[in-house]
Amino acid sequence: MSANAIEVSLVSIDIKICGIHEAEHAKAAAAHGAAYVGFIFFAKSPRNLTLMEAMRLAPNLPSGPKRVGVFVNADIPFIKARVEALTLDMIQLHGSEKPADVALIKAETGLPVIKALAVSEESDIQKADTYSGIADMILFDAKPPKGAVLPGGNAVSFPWGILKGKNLPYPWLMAGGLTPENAAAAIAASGATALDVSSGVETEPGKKSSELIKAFLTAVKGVKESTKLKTVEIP
Ligand SMILES: O=C(O)c1ccccc1N[C@@H]1O[C@H](COP(=O)(O)O)[C@@H](O)[C@H]1O
Repeated sequence: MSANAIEVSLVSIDIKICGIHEAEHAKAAAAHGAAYVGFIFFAKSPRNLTLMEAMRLAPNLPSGPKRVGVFVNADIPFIKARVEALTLDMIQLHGSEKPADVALIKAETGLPVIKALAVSEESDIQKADTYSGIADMILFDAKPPKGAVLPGGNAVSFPWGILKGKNLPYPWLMAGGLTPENAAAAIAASGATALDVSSGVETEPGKKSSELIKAFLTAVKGVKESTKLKTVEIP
């Protein structure tokens, strides 16, 4: 390589650390390069953030990662109050919202929407087609186990390979049972360029760990560094 050349990484992997309840965990996510931090607004979740808690948390959040509010079949006033409380950048819909619901929530809030879809086999990926051009991103998450109370955040994986080589015509990210130990394998098996994690960076349901957040983001950084590189000559 000549003295005028630089190596440019061709890989960019965005990470969303979801289920943030404490400012210190958002700060750990920001410090180690997370692209998004997520906040759960679903009363049945151990990660649920009340409106009051959101208002207290807001001034202590770091700038940097985009703030994503996660909702499950919520109504517009409920969503709007939380958009305002946390100055959310994006909305994630993790219930049975139809394309028309996604369009309405986008129009009412003016924010981009991530639509989560539950998958367990290759044919489930087609469910995303009806949201294409409406949702800004599709989140492929594992189908919840039978009898689960939560539609997400169950620490369950799906076969990552069902996404490999699909060349999907919309931006997408992947969630479900990801951990610092399996993140690199998940990226290799699926070809994902964005991952979403919650349980895998907790010591128990709802208890985030700054060390595990760092470990997850460091593991992904390792993938980026090992998957370099294009050499670019600087004139
Ligand atoms: O995490 C929750 O409690 C939750 C509740 C309601 C809807 C979505 C929820 N989490 C989402 O689930 C995945 C992460 O799952 P995992 O714990 O890493 O397996 C992620 O998309 C969260 O936003």
